[in-house]
Amino acid sequence: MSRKKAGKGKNANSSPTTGSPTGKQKGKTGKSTVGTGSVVQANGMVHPSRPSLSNSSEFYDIAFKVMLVGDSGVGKTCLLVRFKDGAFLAGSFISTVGIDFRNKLLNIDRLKVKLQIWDTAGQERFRSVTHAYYRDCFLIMSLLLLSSPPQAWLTEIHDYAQQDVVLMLLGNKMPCLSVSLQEFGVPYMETSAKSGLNVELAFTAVAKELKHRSMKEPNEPKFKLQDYVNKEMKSAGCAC
Ligand SMILES: Nc1nc2c(ncn2[C@@H]2O[C@H](COP(=O)(O)OP(=O)(O)OP(=O)(O)O)[C@@H](O)[C@H]2O)c(=O)[nH]1
Ligand SMILES: [Mg+2]
Repeated sequence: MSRKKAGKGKNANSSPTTGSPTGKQKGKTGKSTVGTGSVVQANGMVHPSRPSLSNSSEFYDIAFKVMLVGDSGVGKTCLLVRFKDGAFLAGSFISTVGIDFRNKLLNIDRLKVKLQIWDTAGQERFRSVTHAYYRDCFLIMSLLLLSSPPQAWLTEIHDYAQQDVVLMLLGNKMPCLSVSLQEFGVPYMETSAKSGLNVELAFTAVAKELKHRSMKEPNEPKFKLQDYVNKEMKSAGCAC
């Protein structure tokens, strides 16, 4: 399989059509081209079109766009920084302005999977910017504090995202409250950007789901995101 080099994230406060950080341009086919000629399909999956130049970890086999949404202050930026850099952003809270992204490569079933993770601003005044990015995303991780129920975000995702978008609810900052998340009928888990609890697992699980969706062999059983997460948490001895 050909491999493409992963780029770096940078701030992007404009809508995808007015210049996304990936340098995307609309083509006649309804697909979009990214950077050095990769093709973005309507479902947000990126297929590299350039042959591998090296075995460097910067090269990937397949890429997906993932979006973090949720109220301001729930920990979206901290979760992404924890996943990308292994650090916790302690100190004063700096609210995200507009939208930003980071790339991260994961090894999934011997494939290099690039996640392009979009960190959105939770503040209401940036909502129209965020809406413009929903349709292009393959997976949405909605972060919650359980003091604010997720219905509003589920409605928003229903209104703006593709019908078959993968959705996962993350209860950040408040581990061990899975019972409350269970009732919404979508995969869920608890994370902590502060301690790092389940952060790697959350992103690995969604990368596996996306990889299975796009490359499933005919006789291969369907990947069950929630079952995988539960099993991994159990074997890691997670108290929840
Ligand atoms: N205790 C604890 N605090 C956290 C955790 N994650 C984030 N925080 C704190 O919560 C505050 C908000 O975190 P951010 O990641 O900036 O929140 P955000 O969701 O990106 O907010 P917006 O950019 O405004 O949408 C910061 O003060 C963080 O230090 C966590 O897992 N545990
Ligand atoms: Mg933020």
